[in-house]
Amino acid sequence: MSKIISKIKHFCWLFLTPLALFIGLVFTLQIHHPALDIIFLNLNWLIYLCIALSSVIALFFGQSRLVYACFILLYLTPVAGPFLGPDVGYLTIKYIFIQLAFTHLIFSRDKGFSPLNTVISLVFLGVIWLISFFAVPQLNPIVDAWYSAPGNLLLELSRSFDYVIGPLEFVILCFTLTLCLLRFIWLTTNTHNALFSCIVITGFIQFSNNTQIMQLGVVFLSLLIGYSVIRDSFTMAFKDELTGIPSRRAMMQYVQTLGRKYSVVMSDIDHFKKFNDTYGHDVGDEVLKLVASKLNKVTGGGKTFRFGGEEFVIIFPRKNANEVLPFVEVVRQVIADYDIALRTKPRPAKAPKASNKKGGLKQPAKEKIVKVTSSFGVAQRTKGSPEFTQVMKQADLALYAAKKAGRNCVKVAKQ
Ligand SMILES: Nc1nc2c(ncn2[C@@H]2O[C@H](COP(=O)(O)OP(=O)(O)OP(=O)(O)O)[C@@H](O)[C@H]2O)c(=O)[nH]1
Repeated sequence: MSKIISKIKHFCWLFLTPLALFIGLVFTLQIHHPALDIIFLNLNWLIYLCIALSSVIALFFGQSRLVYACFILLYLTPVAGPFLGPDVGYLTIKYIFIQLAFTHLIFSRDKGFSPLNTVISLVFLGVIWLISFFAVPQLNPIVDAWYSAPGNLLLELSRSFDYVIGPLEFVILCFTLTLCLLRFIWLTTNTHNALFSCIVITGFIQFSNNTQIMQLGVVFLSLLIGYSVIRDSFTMAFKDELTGIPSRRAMMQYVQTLGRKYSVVMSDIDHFKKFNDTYGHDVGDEVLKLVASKLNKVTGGGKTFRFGGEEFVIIFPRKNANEVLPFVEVVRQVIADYDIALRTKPRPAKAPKASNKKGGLKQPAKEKIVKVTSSFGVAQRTKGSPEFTQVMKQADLALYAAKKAGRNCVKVAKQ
């Protein structure tokens, strides 16, 4: 349940916040102020600047999908032809291509920029454009006929705006929006947020049929793309991939912010090698994640980092070793008390007969409860060990003492 709630929160934060910002910007369009008019008059060069900037950032970080997304945004701009031309067929093809292309990107993977992959990706986008170009005139009358049939739910739903966009565009927009929303919910990443926002805001532009909203939308989307790339790179550099908690690099940066008084706790899972050997590395990974999540909930102002392997570090700013002990003790107890449910398949008593191999009854997985414990070493900054590396060394010695004392305990360094 808490996982679903945190996913919903993450989704809202990622997607709804920028969307609300965009809608707010659109509303500023209603204010006819001379300063705003000047901005909009000069927005075209800003569009190209933002697209260029975001493509370079995405290119630099190897995010190929977002580079292609920038190119697709370019197709929305006046450089790709008259935006509000009278040729409705041209606009239909353009929007359908854009929506299908974004959908393709959200379902594909970043493949980098090797010549072969670049050619394949461009060919793919070309094929999507050709499909839009040739299929739209064929599909238009079919969808029109189906759409205008009495009792069609979609017709009822879209009565108020079917004069703005045609039935085929509306059907494709609904289809691509649904697919992309599902993909985004399944994999809520910054890149998917940027691509999903591209579909939503392109739909917005399509409905509005307004040049200023198109300008705002493209500037906004290109900035969102640039921001997503930077955020992704930041997350990759400072978050541990397996456990999701801050990494050693983040710790070294955090250390710069510490004052003269702080304590460092080193923690290590007990007999983890044996655990891995008994239950396998994958189960070991799950246990690491679990221990990390418990350590991450430490109270008392402690900040947890994965130091490496099965070692974690908690830093308590503005606290000495004695002050942090109760908080460390709580987290040690929480880990030791936690029942880890493993689903293990019992081994068959005899090797299955050849005839029974395919159709044999599957053995149900059994649940086994196991426990892990952790040892902790605590040290504080002193005049004798003023540097962070020295405090770490002391905490490591204390951890060693905790291991020697039988594990599953907390020891304070003799400083
Ligand atoms: N599953 C998994 N195992 C890891 C990971 N990183 C390190 N390990 C394992 O952690 C184990 C650490 O073992 P040791 O340093 O010998 O310590 P230990 O078995 O925990 O024994 P004590 O620390 O003395 O209690 C090794 O088997 C590593 O392979 C990881 O990311 N995932």
